[in-house]
Amino acid sequence: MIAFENVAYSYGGGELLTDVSLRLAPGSFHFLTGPSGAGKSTFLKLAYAELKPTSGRVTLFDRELASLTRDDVARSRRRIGIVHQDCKFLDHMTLAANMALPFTVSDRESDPQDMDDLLSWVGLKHLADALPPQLSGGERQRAALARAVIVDPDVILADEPTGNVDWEMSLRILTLLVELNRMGKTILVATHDLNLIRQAKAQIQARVLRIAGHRVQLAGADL
Ligand SMILES: Nc1ncnc2c1ncn2[C@@H]1O[C@H](COP(=O)(O)OP(=O)(O)OP(=O)(O)O)[C@@H](O)[C@H]1O
Repeated sequence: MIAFENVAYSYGGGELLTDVSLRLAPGSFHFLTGPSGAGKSTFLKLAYAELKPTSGRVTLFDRELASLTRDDVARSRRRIGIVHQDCKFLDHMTLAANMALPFTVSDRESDPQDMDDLLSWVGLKHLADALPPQLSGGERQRAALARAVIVDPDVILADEPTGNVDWEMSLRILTLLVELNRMGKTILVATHDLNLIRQAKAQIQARVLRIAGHRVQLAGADL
């Protein structure tokens, strides 16, 4: 689905990420961990082509990023759902309208039944008409996840999707991610939370990537 070959990235100083080679296979579930500032968000940005590697190759859905036109990149990105760390919404629009935004911007109609089902799935149907500032942290995180999956992407990349929520809510969000994986979605979750990773590994086959010393390596089973 997404592959890195000898990828390096630098914001201008020294290399933040060096010689990264890995492949996210269809249907796989990966965690990405590492200390604050190690480059987790940067890695995700490379994976959804918001950033181009300084060297090396990123391949999205079997096509090398460098060979893609701007339209091709946009098409590939539509197959990737992103849950951003800061879950931004348009505060003057209802939750339901925010959810429908990916359809609005691409001039497509959203199916009201799909929208209802999706909001029920994340436990937010009763808040469909609420404005984003009225939502709690956990509700925002679940709304961000719903927004990422509404266009039925093949891959979901989530940046700290359980940041700023309590353990019970973290487990609820994890359950949603596990359900998505069981439906066949390829998932990558950046997180600091090793307890969350342990919990996930008890339920599914998840691999753990760790950023250390500017490299991304597969962690052993000793988490
Ligand atoms: N646009 C940018 N320009 C320059 N430096 C940047 C930029 N974005 C991030 N950095 C730097 O790159 C490093 C990695 O940042 P990144 O956000 O990828 O780390 P992270 O592992 O996701 O951190 P956290 O866990 O705190 O979210 C940090 O030192 C950060 O300051």
